[in-house]
Amino acid sequence: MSRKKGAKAKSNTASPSASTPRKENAKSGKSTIVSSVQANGVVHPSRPSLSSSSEFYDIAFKVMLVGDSGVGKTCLLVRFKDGAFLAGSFISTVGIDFRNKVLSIDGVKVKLQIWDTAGQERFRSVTHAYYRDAHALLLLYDVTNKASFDNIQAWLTEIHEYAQQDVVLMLLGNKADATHDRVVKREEGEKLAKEYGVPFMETSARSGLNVELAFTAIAKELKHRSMKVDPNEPKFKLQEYVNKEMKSTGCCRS
Ligand SMILES: Nc1nc2c(ncn2[C@@H]2O[C@H](COP(=O)(O)OP(=O)(O)OP(=O)(O)O)[C@@H](O)[C@H]2O)c(=O)[nH]1
Ligand SMILES: [Mg+2]
Repeated sequence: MSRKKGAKAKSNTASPSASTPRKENAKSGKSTIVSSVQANGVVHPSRPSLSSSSEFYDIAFKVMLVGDSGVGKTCLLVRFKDGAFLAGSFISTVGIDFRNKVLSIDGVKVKLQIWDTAGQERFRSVTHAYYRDAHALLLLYDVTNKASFDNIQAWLTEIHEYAQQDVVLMLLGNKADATHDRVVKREEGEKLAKEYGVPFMETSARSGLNVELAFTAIAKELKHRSMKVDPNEPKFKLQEYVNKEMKSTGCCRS
């Protein structure tokens, strides 16, 4: 994340199409692996390829985190990638950056290249340029900040304008741990998501609540879409999967 003082910052000028195995192999000094990039930008290496963290993967997707400044996009990504919470003073992201993580989904190695955008208005034009390459978007609001919830509609308008029509979208109400400061009820989030036909769940970068599940659900949806060969195979239903997983872990309805 290109935080002003972030220790793990990479670059805020990286290209939106930097996720091809070819580039990363060059970075890690490995020989180039020939890959095919479909029209929708999904990378299918002809052989398993290496991610920058030296993990092999079969397919790669770009996921973007969007939402108002301060809703917890960077913290959510750090929690997912490193299993840690960035406590301390809030350092707003500058520009845009990404982190990679490879997940094993039903025996398939799915690499997510996750783009962390800056929520501040002044970086909006930078973010716009990246929408069209995104396969999935995680749209966040902060359950302790009503304005961030009210702005979801504007974010959806922007997404419709700049993102691909078939982009996988999920709405996340973050900071679900902050019980005392909560001003947006879970039911309100659910209602809004239903209105727009978007899957929804609450998360907490602080406690880790539903963080892994959010990214896994996205990866499953993307993998199903790109690898579905049998037309009789039932369609993957993201919201159903999420509800089932939350029930089975007895988890996560705050
Ligand atoms: N209680 C609580 N605080 C959180 C959570 N996630 C983030 N925060 C806090 O919220 C503040 C903003 O978090 P960031 O992740 O930097 O927010 P951001 O969305 O990346 O903001 P921009 O980079 O400006 O777009 C920080 O002070 C975090 O510690 C959470 O799940 N629970
Ligand atoms: Mg940030």
